[in-house]
Amino acid sequence: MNDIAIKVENLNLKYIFINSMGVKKYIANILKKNKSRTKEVLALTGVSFELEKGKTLGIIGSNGSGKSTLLRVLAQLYTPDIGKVALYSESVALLALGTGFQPELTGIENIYLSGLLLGMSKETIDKKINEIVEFSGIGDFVNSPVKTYSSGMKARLGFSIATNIEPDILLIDEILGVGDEAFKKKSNNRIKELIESNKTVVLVSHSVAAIREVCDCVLWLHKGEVVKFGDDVIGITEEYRNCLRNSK
Ligand SMILES: Nc1ncnc2c1ncn2[C@@H]1O[C@H](COP(=O)(O)OP(=O)(O)OP(=O)(O)O)[C@@H](O)[C@H]1O
Repeated sequence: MNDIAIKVENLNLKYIFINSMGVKKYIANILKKNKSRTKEVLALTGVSFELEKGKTLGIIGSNGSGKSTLLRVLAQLYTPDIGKVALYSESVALLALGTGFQPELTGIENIYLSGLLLGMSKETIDKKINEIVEFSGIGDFVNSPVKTYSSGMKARLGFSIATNIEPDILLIDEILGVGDEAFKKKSNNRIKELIESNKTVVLVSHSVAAIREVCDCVLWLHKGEVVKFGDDVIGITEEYRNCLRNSK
């Protein structure tokens, strides 16, 4: 039996984008015969790790270190330039603010769409729909287009969908603090339930306390590279904290 849920080998990903610059700079560049307006950012370099089924991995790192990019590669939204990701599971869902909704569709329609995209049958979603709506606490808004929701409402519905449809692998991008105090408590409890169940969870967070509370292992990224990976959650997060303090 394969106990590995995620195997990542030598991931490399770079963003290439048009560098917006003022007319003066553009003309100066042309005069210098540098006509290129494209810019490259190496977001991930040589990232490798394995995660066992049922474990919770915390991803830490300072701003721009590649955490969200890595989650998007795991969610198969982005294709790496080099390297491989193998997911040994039936379904994977990414829970991140501002992703995954079709704004013109209602909350209900988005719930069905998300469930179907995760390979669930309509009958299974029918059984779960009441729980999803109730947990989200958005009430009658569920029948209105998502574009009319506040960002908090979108976050609550997204959280409720991703955690109730129970994908085998749940990827969570820095959303532990969404909603009001009551929803925060409810959502943190739900995450803990998932973590204690057999789900494989990958969690990006700037909160060392949250990582320590729920994670079995930790991956520390810096400028797209792995600094440390392992199950010494306290040790690695302490080193990370010291590094942040020293860089201030
Ligand atoms: N769509 C994009 N186009 C160009 N560059 C990008 C894009 N998204 C991210 N980047 C760059 O890639 C690098 C990694 O970004 P990423 O968002 O993965 O980091 P992060 O660790 O999640 O950051 P944060 O903690 O601030 O959310 C950064 O240098 C960022 O500026």
